[in-house]
Amino acid sequence: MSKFGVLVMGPAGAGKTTFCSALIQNLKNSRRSCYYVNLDPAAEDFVYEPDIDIKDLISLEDVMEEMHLGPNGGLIYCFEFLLDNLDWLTSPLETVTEEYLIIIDMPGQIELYTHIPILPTLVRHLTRLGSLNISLCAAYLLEATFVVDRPKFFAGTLSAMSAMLMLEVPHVNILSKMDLVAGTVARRDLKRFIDPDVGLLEDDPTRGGIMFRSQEEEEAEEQTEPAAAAAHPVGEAGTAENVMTGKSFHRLNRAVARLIDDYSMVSFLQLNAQDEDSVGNILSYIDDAIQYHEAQEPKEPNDELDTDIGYNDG
Ligand SMILES: Nc1nc2c(ncn2[C@@H]2O[C@H](COP(=O)(O)OP(=O)(O)OP(=O)(O)O)[C@@H](O)[C@H]2O)c(=O)[nH]1
Repeated sequence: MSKFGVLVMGPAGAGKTTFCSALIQNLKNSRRSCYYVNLDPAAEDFVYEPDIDIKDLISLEDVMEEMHLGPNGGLIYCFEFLLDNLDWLTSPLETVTEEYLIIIDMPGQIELYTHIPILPTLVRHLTRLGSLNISLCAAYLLEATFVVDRPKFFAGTLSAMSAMLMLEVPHVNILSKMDLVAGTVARRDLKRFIDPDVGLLEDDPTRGGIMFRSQEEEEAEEQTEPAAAAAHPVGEAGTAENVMTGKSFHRLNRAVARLIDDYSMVSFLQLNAQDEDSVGNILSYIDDAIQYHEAQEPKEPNDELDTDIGYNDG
């Protein structure tokens, strides 16, 4: 029997929990069932109570107090503890049937999605390594207000790419809170953020920050680079090769943007969590990615109502 799920990820405050609630509401409206898993040990306010909540396994507050850790270190500890006690998560999921969409709400600490192998290990257990074999899709949310700040947008795009490469499961990137930018960004401009290209960097209307420099500024920087090299001769700590100057950043930013552009690696769906059509549209992409509909057998009308786990259409 197949199982289906979506892992909702993204930076702090991107709207993950709100999206999970909107998704649950949408599923209920279309008489579909879902099973809600909260893996954010700091999350408190839920519109829909989770069926499984990591806070029942371990408390971030207790960890921080007893292990003398900060919030990020505490979160990593909580996830290591979860991996050591994986049965706590996988046993209840064993009972979830194929009509359900398992929605997993993740924390916002960016470390989880970039360089720490905890999340790939967890995902492998939910998909290939464990007995659950969930057909899983990752939904990575980035706040759409980033589009007014291009350097932030590309940094966010890189974090989405990093998660995509680490997890190796179908991936849907989402620009959340679209309602907040609708009035401030021209539609044509917005379209370029949905499907970003390298020219986006060069057309920055503000031409601010370290990314965009005038000819004179670039020439001035070329003059100062040898000075930086002389100040840090090769062989010393912090040598010239290790010092990133403004020009190096500029080249790096361009190269990253070109990489994203050349390989068409990242494009975004638009989400307004208050708009049912917008949520429904994203759900249809998730369904396609996990091949949900293909797996649903034609059923007798009352078959799907005879279970009391999770949120069902009753
Ligand atoms: N205007 C608008 N606000 C939103 C939307 N989605 C979420 N928000 C708001 O953004 C804030 C953060 O939303 P959450 O859903 O808690 O974000 P999160 O990613 O789960 O946050 P963390 O768990 O702290 O990482 C809340 O104040 C939400 O009400 C949206 O589509 N539009």
